[in-house]
Amino acid sequence: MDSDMDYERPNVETIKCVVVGDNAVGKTRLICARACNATLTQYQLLATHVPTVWAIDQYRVCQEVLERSRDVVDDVSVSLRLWDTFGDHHKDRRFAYGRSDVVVLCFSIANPNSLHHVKTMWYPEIKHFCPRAPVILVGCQLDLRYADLEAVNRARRPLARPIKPNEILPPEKGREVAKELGIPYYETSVVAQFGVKDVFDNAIRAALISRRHLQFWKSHLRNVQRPLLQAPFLPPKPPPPGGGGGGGDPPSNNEERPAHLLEDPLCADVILVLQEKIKIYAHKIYLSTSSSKFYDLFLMDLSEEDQQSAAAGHGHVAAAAERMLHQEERHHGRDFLLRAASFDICESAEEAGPGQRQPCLRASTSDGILRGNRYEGGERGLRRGRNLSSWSRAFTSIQEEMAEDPLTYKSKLMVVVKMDSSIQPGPFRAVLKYLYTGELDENERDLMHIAHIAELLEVFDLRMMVANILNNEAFMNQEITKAFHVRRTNRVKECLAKGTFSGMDPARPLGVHRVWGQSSCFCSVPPLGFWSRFAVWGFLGLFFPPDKVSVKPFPCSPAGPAALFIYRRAAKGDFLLSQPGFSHEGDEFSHFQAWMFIKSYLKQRELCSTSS
Ligand SMILES: Nc1nc2c(ncn2[C@@H]2O[C@H](COP(=O)(O)OP(=O)(O)OP(=O)(O)O)[C@@H](O)[C@H]2O)c(=O)[nH]1
Repeated sequence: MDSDMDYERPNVETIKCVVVGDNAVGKTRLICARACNATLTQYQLLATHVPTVWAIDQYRVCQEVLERSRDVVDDVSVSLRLWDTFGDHHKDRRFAYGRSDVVVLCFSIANPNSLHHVKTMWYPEIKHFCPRAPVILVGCQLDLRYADLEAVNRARRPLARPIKPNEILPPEKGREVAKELGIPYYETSVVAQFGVKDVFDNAIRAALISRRHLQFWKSHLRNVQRPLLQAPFLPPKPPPPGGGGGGGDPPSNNEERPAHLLEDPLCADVILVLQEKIKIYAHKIYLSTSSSKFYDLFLMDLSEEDQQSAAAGHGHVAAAAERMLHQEERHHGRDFLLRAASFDICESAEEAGPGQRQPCLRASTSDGILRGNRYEGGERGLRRGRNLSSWSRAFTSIQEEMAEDPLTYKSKLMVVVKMDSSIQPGPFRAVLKYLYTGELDENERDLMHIAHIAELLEVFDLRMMVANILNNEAFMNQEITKAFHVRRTNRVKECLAKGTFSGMDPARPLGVHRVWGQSSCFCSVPPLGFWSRFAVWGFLGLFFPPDKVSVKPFPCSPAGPAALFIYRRAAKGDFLLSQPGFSHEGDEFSHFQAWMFIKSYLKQRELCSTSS
């Protein structure tokens, strides 16, 4: 592994950054956020604090950590090496301070003592061991300034020291100390994912400036700026008055509620099959942003199974194949017709009222979901699939299949996931509702079964919610729901940024774009020549101010006819999804709407960042 290669690369500046501060101020979490892109889980947030030190050898043993250490700041390629330390005042930190380029000195904005120790203990210690290293002051756990402290204290372990409102420090306190010491000041929150980049980019700047003084011949450092001022944190809006529950997350418009998407599966792209006959339509984006198991499942390479079975030869893979064959037989066997007929009965009888039976609970032509698979051969054998019994106890198989959309009745490519036979439909729906909304109804009947499914799917927060209800502590679930939304918001943003799950059909890639003005017009066209694009632009200019019109060619070659898409009602910052060859009717438009739901969800969470 190229662990220390960075030290030898001529134009890469390797920077040793030591992070110090009192116990439990958030040093390790801050480091993990930068080095491993880690966010705080509900458990870590509520668990009793155990002093930990992030091991420096991560740069040697973990390629991803090493890669994340590399960055470019003010045109300088750097490799940032973070050193965690113990917060215990009596520990010897000489080893960590040695040859450090910059020191990040942390305190917690919810602990005035930790700020006091910055002046009385930490700054003198730093100046003693590394007098030349620049220092950056960081106020951690910034989110606690805006949190409902009563709820936070209630949710923490009984022995944890409660956070008192009068202990929360305003930003001026930190700034005052920083000014007194003559060092820059930043605030961060790992929970709200704020300020982490600010701190380390500016720590790098401080280190590079100091290096420039000593190594004046290094001309590539000439553009390095002094540490910059931090943009203010925009706190989330308080819940609307009279809104009732403290969660404050469901979008106001009923149609935009994620739970609504489960009942009325607009643009579903997944079919979950229970007990071989019950089908539930769902959405990859919702499942995978709230459950890592589903995330891994949907990102799984479905074409891998061939190689695997070849490699494994016998054993469970063969058994799995045999099992698949049995399923096949059953699909083709005498009970096939019976089962096909039973979809309607089973679903509608179970849940839907007489009025709502129609769209989502209908049997679709994807009854052939396993008939058309590659185990059977033939021309539809191109569809990819995988047996999952050895991968997870929750799933039996996954497969791509042409199936009928439950709302538009059009045939389209869907992912069909067969769930383990121990999973019961009623509790499974409650689990799905949690995955869509982060909520669990206290009065849910079969809590034990819900807990069982949560365990199979490794949704441990839901498991905790069940335990809270059983212990008559359901009030604690509000906090879990809040953390669920923060976590999911981050995941949705990540998916939007990376384009994960943005396309349903790999043969027809989709594009996600951003709109920059009210009533502006955004238009995507297949790769046309310059004059054609100019004509389109001129045409649109008749209806919209010309400076608001943008015509962009698609990066992919279109499968369908030339098409242009005009979104009139998009607002600033909207993410739009467009695809070559679609009209405003049909399922792709629905897909577009689903992304609009997601976007409005982000907006509603007030965490929708301005960057796309
Ligand atoms: N609310 C909130 N809690 C945080 C944040 N960062 C860390 N914490 C919590 O603060 C506690 C301490 O975090 P650590 O990162 O382990 O603290 P540390 O400074 O490394 O502590 P020592 O290992 O004892 O030196 C943990 O319970 C974290 O969950 C944050 O940004 N917001």
